[in-house]
Amino acid sequence: MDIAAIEDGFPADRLFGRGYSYTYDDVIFLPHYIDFPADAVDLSTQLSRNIRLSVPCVASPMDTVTEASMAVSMAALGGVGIVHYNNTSAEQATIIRSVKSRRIPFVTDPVIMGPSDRILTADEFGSAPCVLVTESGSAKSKPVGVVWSADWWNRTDRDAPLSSYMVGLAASAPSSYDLEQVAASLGLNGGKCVPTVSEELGEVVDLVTEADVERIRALPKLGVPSFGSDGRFLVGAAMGTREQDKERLEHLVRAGANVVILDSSQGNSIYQIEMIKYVKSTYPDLDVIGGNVVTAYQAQNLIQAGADGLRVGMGSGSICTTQEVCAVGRGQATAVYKVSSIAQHSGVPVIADGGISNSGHIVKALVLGASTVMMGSFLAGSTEAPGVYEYRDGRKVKKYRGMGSLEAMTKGSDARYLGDTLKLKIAQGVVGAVADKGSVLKFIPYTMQAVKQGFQDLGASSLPSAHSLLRNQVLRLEVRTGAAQVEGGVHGLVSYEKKAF
Ligand SMILES: NC(=O)C1=CN([C@@H]2O[C@H](COP(=O)(O)OP(=O)(O)OC[C@H]3O[C@@H](n4cnc5c(N)ncnc54)[C@H](O)[C@@H]3O)[C@@H](O)[C@H]2O)C=CC1
Ligand SMILES: O=c1[nH]c(=O)c2[nH+]cn([C@@H]3O[C@H](COP(=O)(O)O)[C@@H](O)[C@H]3O)c2[nH]1
Ligand SMILES: [K+]
Repeated sequence: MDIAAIEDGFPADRLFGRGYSYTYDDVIFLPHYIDFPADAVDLSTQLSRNIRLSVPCVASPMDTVTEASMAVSMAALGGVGIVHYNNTSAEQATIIRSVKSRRIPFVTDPVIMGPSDRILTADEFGSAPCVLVTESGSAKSKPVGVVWSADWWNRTDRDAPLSSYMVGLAASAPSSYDLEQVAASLGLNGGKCVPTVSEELGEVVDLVTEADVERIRALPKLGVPSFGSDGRFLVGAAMGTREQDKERLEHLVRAGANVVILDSSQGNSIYQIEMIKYVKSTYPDLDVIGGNVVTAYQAQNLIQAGADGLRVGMGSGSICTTQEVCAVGRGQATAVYKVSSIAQHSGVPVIADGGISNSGHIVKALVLGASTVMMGSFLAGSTEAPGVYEYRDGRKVKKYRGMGSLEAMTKGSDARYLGDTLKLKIAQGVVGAVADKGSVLKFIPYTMQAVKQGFQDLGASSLPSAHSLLRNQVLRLEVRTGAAQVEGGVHGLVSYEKKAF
C-alpha cells in the first residue's frame, strides 16, 4: 500500500521544528517494515571524512575513560578510542605509542622484576597471576622467566631471589602478532604464557597467559578491527585550542595519532576555527574533528573552517552541569538531528556525544543522523577504563568524572591551563562513580546486537539507509508523554532483575 496514504506519526523535520528541545527519552520511533534478518544490518560507518569504522562506537576523551587499555579494546572491536589530554603531551604521546605497539585486543600491564629481586608480599603481584622476570628488571630488557603466584605461595622461603625458582621462558612473540598468532607461540614456553615484545620500542609490551587466550576466545565475535593507514590499531587524540596545543599536536602526530579532536564545550570560537585551519595546513592528511556544537550555525562555521567531523552535545553528558551553570545547550535528540541535517550536505560525519545510557539511545542517535556515538559513562565502569575498582555500599564501582569538574581541572591545570592559574575556575562537571560493567569486549558486541535489532524494526539495514529513510519521511516519530515514558520502561512489578544478556 502507498505509505503516504496511511499518514501516521511525525516526520523528523516537523517534530524537531516545533520549538522544543527533545532528548532521546522524549521521542520514540514508530516501527516500519522488516524484510531482512537482524544479522544483515551493517553498522559500519565513518568517524570522520577519511576514517571508517566497522562499529559506530567512540570512547570519550576523558581521563576516567580513555587511555591505552580502552583505546586498544575499542579498536579491536571495530570502534575507536580518543585519548584524553588531561596530561602532558609526552604522557599523551606515550599512551598513543602504547596503543600502536599492540595487536591483541587487551592490555595486560605485567609486573616486571629482575632475577635478583625478591617478592616479599602477595601485594607485589597486584591483580596479575604472575610476575615477569627480565634480565635487568625493566621492560626494556630480555624476558627470562616467570614466577606464578601459586608457586610463590607454596614456598617456605618466599624471600628467595626470583632466579632461584622462576620458570624459565624460552621464547617471546612480536607484539605485532594477533591473538591467534600469540596463542600459537604459547606452546614454545610450555603453553602457559608468552611475553610479547616490541622490536621498534625494544621493550616488553604484554605478558599473555593461556587464561587470557581462553577468556577472549569465549567472547562474542568482535567486529572487524579498526586499523589506521599505518596498519596499526586506529587511535585518536584530544587536544585544545591554545598556542601550546600546536606543540602537543606535533607530539601526537609523531606518536601516530590517526585523528585529532578539538575538545571544547562550545566549539564555535575563533580559537577553534584558527586551530582547525592550522591543523589542516600543517598536516593535510590528518583528520580533525571539531566541536562541540549543537546548532546548524555552529556546525556551518566549523565545516567552513575545514573540520572533517563534528562532535555534537552540550550539557547532555551524565556528569555535565553546563546547562545548569551556563544556561546554554540543547536536548541531545534535537541537537543531533539539527547538526546532522546540515553536516550531511557537506559529507561531514557527526558524533553524537553524551547522554547514551542504553542501546535504544544509540539507535536513536544513529537514526537521527549521527554516524557514531561517543560514550563516557557507558564505558567508564569497564575493566578497560583507567582507575581501580572500589567498593561503595557493597557495590563494585570505578570513579568517573567530568573533564570540567574542579578535580579534573586541578589535575590538568599545569598541562592544560598554563597561564590560567590566576583565573577563577568554575566547575561544569561533577565527580562520581559508575558500577562495574565487566569488559567492553563483552558488552559492546551485545549492545551492537541490540542496535541491529532496533535497525531491523525500522527496516533500515545500514546507517546510510536509516538516514535516507528519515530524510525521506518514511521513518516517523512521536514525542512520548511522561506516562508513555513510564509505560515504556519496566513498571508495575514488586521486584525484578534486569539482565540484558
Ligand atoms: N560537551 C559538553 O557539554 C561539555 C564538555 N566539557 C568538557 O570539559 C573540558 C573543558 O571544556 P572547555 O572548558 O569548554 O574547554 P576549552 O579549552 O574550549 O575552553 C576553556 C576556556 O579557554 C578559552 N580558550 C580556548 N582557546 C583559547 C585561546 N587560544 N586563547 C584564549 N582563550 C582560549 C575558552 O574560550 C574557554 O574560556 C573538555 O574536555 C570538554 O569536552 C565541559 C563542559 C561541557
Ligand atoms: O558539561 C560537561 N562537563 C564536564 O565536566 C564534562 N566532561 C565531559 N563532558 C562531556 O560529556 C560526555 C560524556 O557524557 P556521558 O557520560 O553521558 O557519556 C563527554 O564526551 C563530553 O562531551 C562534560 N560535559
Ligand atoms: K547533564
